[in-house]
Amino acid sequence: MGRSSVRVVVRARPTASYASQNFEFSEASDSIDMRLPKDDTAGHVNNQQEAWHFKLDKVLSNASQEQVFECCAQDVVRSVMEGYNGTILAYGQTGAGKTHTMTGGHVGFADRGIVPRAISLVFSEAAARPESSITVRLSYLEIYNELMFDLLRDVAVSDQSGDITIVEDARGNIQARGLSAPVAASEEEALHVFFQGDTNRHVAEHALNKGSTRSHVVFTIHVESRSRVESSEKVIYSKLHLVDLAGSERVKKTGSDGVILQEATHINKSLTFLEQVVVALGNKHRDHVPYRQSKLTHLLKDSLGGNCKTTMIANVWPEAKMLQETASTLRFATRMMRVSNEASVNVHLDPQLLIRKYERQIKDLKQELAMHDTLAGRSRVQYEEYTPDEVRELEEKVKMYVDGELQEIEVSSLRMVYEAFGCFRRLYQQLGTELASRPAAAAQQGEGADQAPGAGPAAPQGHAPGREGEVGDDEEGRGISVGLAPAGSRPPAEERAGAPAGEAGEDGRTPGSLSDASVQRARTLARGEEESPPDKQAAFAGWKAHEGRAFEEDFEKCRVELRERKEEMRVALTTANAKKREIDEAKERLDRKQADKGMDPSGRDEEFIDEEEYALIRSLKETKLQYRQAFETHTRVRTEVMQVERSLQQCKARLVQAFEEWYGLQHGHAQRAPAAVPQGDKFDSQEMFDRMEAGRIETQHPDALAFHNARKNAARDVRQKRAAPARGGR
Ligand SMILES: Nc1ncnc2c1ncn2[C@@H]1O[C@H](COP(=O)(O)OP(=O)(O)OP(=O)(O)O)[C@@H](O)[C@H]1O
Repeated sequence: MGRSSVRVVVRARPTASYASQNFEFSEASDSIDMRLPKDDTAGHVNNQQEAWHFKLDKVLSNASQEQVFECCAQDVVRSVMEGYNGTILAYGQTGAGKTHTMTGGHVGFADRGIVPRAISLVFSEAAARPESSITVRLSYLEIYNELMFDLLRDVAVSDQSGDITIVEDARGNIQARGLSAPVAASEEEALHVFFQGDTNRHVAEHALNKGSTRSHVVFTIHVESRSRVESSEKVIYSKLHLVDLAGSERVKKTGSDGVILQEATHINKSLTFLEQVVVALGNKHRDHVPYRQSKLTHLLKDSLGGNCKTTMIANVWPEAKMLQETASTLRFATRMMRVSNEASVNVHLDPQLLIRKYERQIKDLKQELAMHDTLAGRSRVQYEEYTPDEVRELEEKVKMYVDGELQEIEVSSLRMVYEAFGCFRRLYQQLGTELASRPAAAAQQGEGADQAPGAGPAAPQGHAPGREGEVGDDEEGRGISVGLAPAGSRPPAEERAGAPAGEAGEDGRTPGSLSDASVQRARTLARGEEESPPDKQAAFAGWKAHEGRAFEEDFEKCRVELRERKEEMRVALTTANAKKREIDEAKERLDRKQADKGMDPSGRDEEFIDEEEYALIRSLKETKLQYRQAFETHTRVRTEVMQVERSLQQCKARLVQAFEEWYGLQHGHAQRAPAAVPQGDKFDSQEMFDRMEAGRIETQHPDALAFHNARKNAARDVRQKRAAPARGGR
C-alpha cells in the first residue's frame, strides 16, 4: 500500500442560531465558504481577509450518527480488521460535538457514536472471519495536564500517579507502557469496558460548557489475528485509535483562572504542538518532526505521518460568535489534509509458536515413522541420539561382532550406523593405545615392524579396503545403506589383531551385553516402573496381537494377496517378454527362409511352402497367441494389483484409525462431561423484567441488546462504586 493523505471530514453541529450570513456548507462540492465581518479593531488599514473558502475531503452539515460512521469510520475499521492501523480523531472547539461524534448522545441506541459502532463492527467482522482466530483488547487512556491515566484500571484516576510512558519498539511502533489492555470476548463485554472507562473521564467545570472534557482521551481497539488455516505463528497486529481531543479554543476566550487556567494552558500547548507536527509533516523540505514535544503527539506518531490510515473529523459550531474558532478549526483541517501516511499490514512471526510448531512437527514425524516401521515389520528403530546406556549396549555388540561371537548386527537406522561407526572408531583407538603401551611385546612378536605408527596393529587385517556390500557402503551413490551387515564382513576370529584378553565372560558374552540390558529392562518392567507416557509403537505392536487382531489379520490378508498378485503379474510379464523374444527370433528365421527361397536357382514356385517353413509359420502363430494371452494376463493382473493396493491402503487406514481410537481411549484425556444444563431456573421479579426488556429491545433492533446490556451494567458498576467510600479528587 502506498502513501495516502489523512482524510479530513468537517461535521457541523446543529444549532438554533445558525449564522447563515457567515457560513455556506456545500455537501455537493465538499467545501465551506465563510464570510467574516471586518475587524473594527484593525484600524484604517484592514488587511484581514473577509472571505474564506475551504475545500475538504467531505463536508457533513446535517448528518446522522449513522451517516457519520459510514462516511468517516466504517472503512477504517474494516482496514483494521485486515491488519492496518487506523486512527479517527475528533478535533474542534469545546461544544462543537467531538464527544457526541465519538461517544454519542444520550438519546439511546440510534444516537450512539463512532466508538460503540466501531466495537460492533469489529465483532461482526471477526465473526465473519471463521478462518481467523481474533483476539480483541481494549485500552482507554486519558492525557490530562501532560500526565497519562488509565481509564480502565480499578484504581480511580484520582489515585493514579499518571506515570504511563510512551515507548517505541525497534520497528517504530508506539506503545503506552503501563496501560492495561483487557481482552474483550464479545461486543457486549467490549461496550461494557468502554462505558466503564467513559464514566472515569475527568470532567471539570468550565466557563463555556459545564460538561466540557478538559483532557484528550484515546480509546484503542487492539486486534490480534491468527489464521486457523495457514501457519498459526503468523500474527497480524493492528490497532484502532479513537481520539476525542480536548477543546481547541484558546485560553483567553475561556476566562479561566487557577486550575482551569493550568488545564487550558496544557491543552493549548499540546494542541499547538499537534499543529507544529502537522505543519512539519505538510512541509516536504522538513528535516525534523517534533513528535516528542508532547504526550499527545508522541502517542499519535503512528497515526500522523506513519503506518496508519487516519481520518480527522473537524467539528465546527456554525454560530456567529464561534466564527474565529471555526476559521481556526478549518485552517487546521486543511493543513491536516497535507499530511500523508504509509499504511501496511503488520505481520509478525511469533518465535515461540514457531518453535512449538517445529517441535510438534518433529513429534508427528517420529510417530509417523514409528508407525511406518511397525507396518513394515521392522523392529524397534532408534532415531534419537543414543543415551550412554544405549551406546554401551551397542559397543558390546560391536565387540562381540569383532570377536566373531555375533554373526551379524542388524542395522535398523542411519542413527545406528553413525553410533556403530563411533563404536568402531573408539575400539580402534583403544586397541591402538593398548598396543602402544606394550611395545616390547609387539617387538618380540615382530608385529607392526614395517608399519606406520598407530596404524597397523589395530587395523583389521581381514578387511580389504573397498569391500562391497558392507553396512555403511555408499550404495550406488545413494547414501549409506541400511540393512544386515553380511556375516562375511566379520573378520575371522583368528585374523584379529591385539584383541584384549579376558573380556569375555564364561558364557562367551561380555559384561553389560544386550541380553544383560534386556534382562535389566525386563526387571524394571516387572517392578512396574514403565516409563510414561506409554510408547506408541510398543502399544501398537501389543494392540495388533490382541484387541486389533482382526484389523491386523485383514491387513495381513491383503498383504499376502498383494504379494501373490504381484508375483502373478511378474510371471505374466516374464512370459510375455519371453514370447516376444521367441516371436522376434521366429520372424527372423522365417524372413531368412523366405529370402533363401527367392534366391533358389531351381526356380521352384515361390508359392510353394516347404515343411520347415510351414512349421515356422505355425510356431510363430502359436507364439503370438501365447504372447497375447500373457500380455492380457499381465494387463488384467496389473488392474487387480492396483485394486489390492487400494484395499491394502484402506486396511492400513482402518488399522491405524482403530488403533488411534483405542490408544486415545486408553491413554488420552478423559472426555469432558457435557456441561450440566441448569434445570428449573427461577427468576426474581427484576430478572423477569430484564428478560422481558431484553426481548423487547431485541425485537426493536436486533443489534441493540449488547449496547443496552453494556450500558445497564456500566451504570450498575457506577452505582456500586458510589456506594463505596468516596476517594479524594485529583
Ligand atoms: N451533531 C449533533 N447532534 C445533536 N447534538 C449535538 C451534536 N453535536 C453536539 N451536540 C450536542 O452539543 C453538546 C456539546 O457537544 P459535545 O460535548 O460533544 O462537544 P465537545 O466538542 O465534545 O466538547 P468538549 O470539548 O467540551 O468535550 C452536547 O450536548 C451534544 O449532545
